[in-house]
Amino acid sequence: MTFKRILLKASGEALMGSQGFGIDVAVVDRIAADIAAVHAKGVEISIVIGGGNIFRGVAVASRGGDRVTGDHMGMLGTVINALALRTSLVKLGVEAVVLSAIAMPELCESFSQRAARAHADAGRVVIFAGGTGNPFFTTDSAGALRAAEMGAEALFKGTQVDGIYSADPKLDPTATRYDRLTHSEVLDKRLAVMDIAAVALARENRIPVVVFSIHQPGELERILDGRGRATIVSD
Ligand SMILES: Nc1ncnc2c1ncn2[C@@H]1O[C@H](COP(=O)(O)OP(=O)(O)OP(=O)(O)O)[C@@H](O)[C@H]1O
Ligand SMILES: O=c1ccn([C@@H]2O[C@H](COP(=O)(O)O)[C@@H](O)[C@H]2O)c(=O)[nH]1
Repeated sequence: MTFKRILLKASGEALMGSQGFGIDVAVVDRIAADIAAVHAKGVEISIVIGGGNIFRGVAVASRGGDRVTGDHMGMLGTVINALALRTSLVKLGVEAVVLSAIAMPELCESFSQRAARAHADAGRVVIFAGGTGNPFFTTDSAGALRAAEMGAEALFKGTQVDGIYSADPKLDPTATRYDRLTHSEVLDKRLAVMDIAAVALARENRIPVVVFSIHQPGELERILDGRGRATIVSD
């Protein structure tokens, strides 16, 4: 797979390591090292960071709370993760910038497509925070959206599992893994590794989606070299 420009949707949940909540700095450092290795090879990589390690709006809604406020809390969580990831990248000597869909100028720059492209063209790793900036979405949708805006050749979803299965492998031990699928098959079979809006947006923009385990050190680079383990979704 010879991609020169990719968007990585990095799992927020992965950042908590074995702690059960929040940020394990050693895990963030390791993921940053994987990103740095790919960046060092000349691949343009930008990142949408999730927030599942901190807060998900549905958790509020399921307890009768206000979904919109819950989603705002979730998006704020992604900003915390983005700042942690930037810190780890900078420690490795990688120039990185956080652009947030929700303005908080004291902490980071605000998102605009033009600013994002300018940073990427200058060789910086761009980290997108705040999801899409809208409630009722997820960072998967933000991943597909930013991939389209950046002109990414592929959307890499680094998640808890090593690909897409016939059912959630965490719940169904008999689930079987796919090597390849089309976007339409993911939607028709209701394979819930990624939300429907994200897959539909990727399909509409003909962006392949590569689902892999973010827990495997070096996996991103191996996949780009054609040696890694992943499910590839393309038409
Ligand atoms: N058919 C399927 N194939 C693979 N995984 C599936 C499938 N259905 C459900 N899943 C589950 O989807 C999860 C990924 O969902 P999700 O995007 O919410 O988590 P994440 O990647 O950790 O992101 P974040 O923490 O940023 O929200 C996997 O960990 C897996 O358990
Ligand atoms: O565009 C978006 C993106 C995210 N949210 C909220 O943030 C949390 C965390 O994101 P994950 O994708 O689950 O990691 C999400 O559950 C939503 O509550 C949002 O509202 N809009």
